[in-house]
Amino acid sequence: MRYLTAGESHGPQLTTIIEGLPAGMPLLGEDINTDLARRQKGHGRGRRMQIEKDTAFIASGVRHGLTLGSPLALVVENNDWKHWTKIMGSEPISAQESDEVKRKITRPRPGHADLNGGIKYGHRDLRNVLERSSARETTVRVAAGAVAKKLLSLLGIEIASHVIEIGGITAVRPSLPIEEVKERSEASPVRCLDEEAGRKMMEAIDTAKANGDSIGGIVEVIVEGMPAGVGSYVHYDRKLDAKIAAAIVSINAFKGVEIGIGFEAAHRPGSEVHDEIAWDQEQGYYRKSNNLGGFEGGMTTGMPIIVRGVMKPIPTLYKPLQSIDIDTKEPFSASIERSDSCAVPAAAVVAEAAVAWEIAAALMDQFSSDRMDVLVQAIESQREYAREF
Ligand SMILES: Cc1cc2nc3c(=O)[nH]c(=O)nc-3n(C[C@H](O)[C@H](O)[C@H](O)COP(=O)(O)O)c2cc1C
Ligand SMILES: C=C(O[C@@H]1CC(C(=O)O)=C[C@@H](OP(=O)(O)O)[C@H]1O)C(=O)O
Repeated sequence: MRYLTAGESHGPQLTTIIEGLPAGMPLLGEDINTDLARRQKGHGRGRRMQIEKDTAFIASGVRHGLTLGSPLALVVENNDWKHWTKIMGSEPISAQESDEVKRKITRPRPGHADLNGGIKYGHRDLRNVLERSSARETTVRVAAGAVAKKLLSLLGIEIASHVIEIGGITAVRPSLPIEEVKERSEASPVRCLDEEAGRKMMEAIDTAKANGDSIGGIVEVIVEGMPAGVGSYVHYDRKLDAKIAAAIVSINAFKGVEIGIGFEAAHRPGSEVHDEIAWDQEQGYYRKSNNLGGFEGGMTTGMPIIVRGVMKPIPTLYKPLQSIDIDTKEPFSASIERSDSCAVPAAAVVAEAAVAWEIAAALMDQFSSDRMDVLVQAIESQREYAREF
């Protein structure tokens, strides 16, 4: 199973094409739109989110609520496009029309793809870089992730996300059933399960914004119900934990990833890291703890998958950073019109989508099927087999 995305931040639309879904999977627009709306929320988002009302149009691959097995195309229109038709149009623009009409950019923003992207593709109008490097693209990543989540839920696999840190304020993570993690994170404007910490996070976002600054944080994704033995140890590029790590770091502004206790493993002796193996009739094999976050040897253990990702502070600041104009080579202070001051709560939804996609793709790799009913059977058999092994 694979997907591609296309679209510029201020272009007419964002598109994703998903290939390899089984036929006969129930899928409705609302399965996708719920997650698109979740991604738009969160304390600290900027004015663009008031313009957009992201909804997916299912352009192909579904008929009467069921997937066909053919490519699934999803389209999300940019409401902002109507203000950008001239600037972002695909028709050539006349030589008479000024760079101002094109809103040409020659001033790369620190922390963005602008300068490196200009050098790589030879764009001297850096708008050609930023339109695609923008995290607006995460809209359709979330749409693809929502489709993956639907597939997983039909296989008895649930996924949730929440925020565990913003701007140095850390939440106490209560041990909760996954349904409650979903409900409580949804009820919080910063997707935090710890109400007290959530309030402080909001204050920290407001303070950063008032100072013209931005803050980052840490999100956590939890997956329950995965059968054991998915992924592989035989090759670097078949290890499922490695694929998940790459998917997390591929999200705009994500700089690190942890699986299970992650970097904490460096401080503990082996006896306090490795999870002892046990077996009983009802559960089959299980681990007495889950420090390794559901993975050993690039494969699932059947325990919950725990993945964390760290997001750097948003790079566009109202307090301007210094940079160099690529035409004049003169220094300047970057000024901005609008930006998020913190997008960590929104990014939790993106991280959830990224993990859901990798897990669904790994299942489709290993239990490849053109039919949803056959896939359901295959996963059930794997669970039974792993229990009795
Ligand atoms: C959901 C989300 C929203 C974002 N919003 C903004 C924003 O409003 N302003 C900004 O400068 N960066 C924003 N970013 C981060 C930039 O897109 C990102 O830092 C930039 O593309 C450079 O990529 P890199 O940080 O991965 O190197 C956002 C990221 C995410 C995940
Ligand atoms: C549009 C989204 O996020 C955008 C991501 C982004 C960036 O530089 O990454 C910059 C801002 O865009 P604009 O310059 O249009 O205000 C954010 O609003 C979105 O999340 O849907």
